[in-house]
Amino acid sequence: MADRIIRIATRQSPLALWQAEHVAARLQHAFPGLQTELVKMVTRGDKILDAPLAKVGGKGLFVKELEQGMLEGTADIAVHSMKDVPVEFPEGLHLAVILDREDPTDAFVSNKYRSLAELPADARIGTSSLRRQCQIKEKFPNAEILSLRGNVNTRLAKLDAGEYDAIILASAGLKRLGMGERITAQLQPTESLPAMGQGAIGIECRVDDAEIHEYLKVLHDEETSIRVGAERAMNARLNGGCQVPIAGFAEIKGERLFMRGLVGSPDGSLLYRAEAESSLADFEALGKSVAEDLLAQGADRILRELYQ
Ligand SMILES: NCc1[nH]cc(CCC(=O)O)c1CC(=O)O
Repeated sequence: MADRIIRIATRQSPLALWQAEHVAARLQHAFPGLQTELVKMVTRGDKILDAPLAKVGGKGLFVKELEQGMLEGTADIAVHSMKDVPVEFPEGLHLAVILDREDPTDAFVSNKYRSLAELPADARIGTSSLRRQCQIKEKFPNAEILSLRGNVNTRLAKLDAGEYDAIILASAGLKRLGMGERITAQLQPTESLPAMGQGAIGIECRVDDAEIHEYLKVLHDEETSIRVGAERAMNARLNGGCQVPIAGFAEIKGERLFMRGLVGSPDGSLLYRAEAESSLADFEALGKSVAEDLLAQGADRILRELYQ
């Protein structure tokens, strides 16, 4: 088994490369002698930087080209941020493992204010995520939401140039890139409920590649798989992608799984929230029930409007 070379498809942002190299290092640690090779690719999501993600549309914006590589045989596995992975896969590919989760919170980053609570009512806030936008706008209806695309360094540079009073981005990305000290405040799930899969890395591969599955098994993290499994089940029921204001976050406490979900209108005027708990084994049903609750409250109206 140790003679194989595993070709790892990855995007080229510093965070994507960190994640791919992390996977390579962990595989090599578990299987000394195993060779790995990064196959660097550019996705549509990387190319379209001038439009807010919400307007670009389409699912799998950051994964399609990587999937094509695996289907064509130029790569064996693809390393993804679970947040960017659609609930459905192309024929012949699937999610093999989910790794342990980094900090799942959203980070409040500012050079002027120490916390969300200190922000003035008309603050200029950088984010291109409708999920973050609707939660900020609920608390700060007069805040100005400004587009914030690009990799983590680009986003911080724009903040440092004075374009925003504060920006919101994933804590996990900052921590992985060694910039955890830039996090001014970690937003609690009650302040900014994270996206499905935020902070977790997943690996996709060809369904029929039995040997690869043997290698990947060592990376599996049971708790993260359960949590992200519940979150993805919620998104699947809501038909959600990265361009809709949906949040889903599950936590394990003892033998129980607690889940919170949210669907909001982009302007923050209407937010539906739901929460429920279950045994760990029932994670899929839990995610689905939180979605059903949100739909029963009226979330389907928001979603239908956005998909038009
Ligand atoms: N949608 C882009 C994306 N996909 C994953 C991360 C961060 C890392 C993670 O959540 O694992 C980000 C950037 C962000 O949300 O600020």
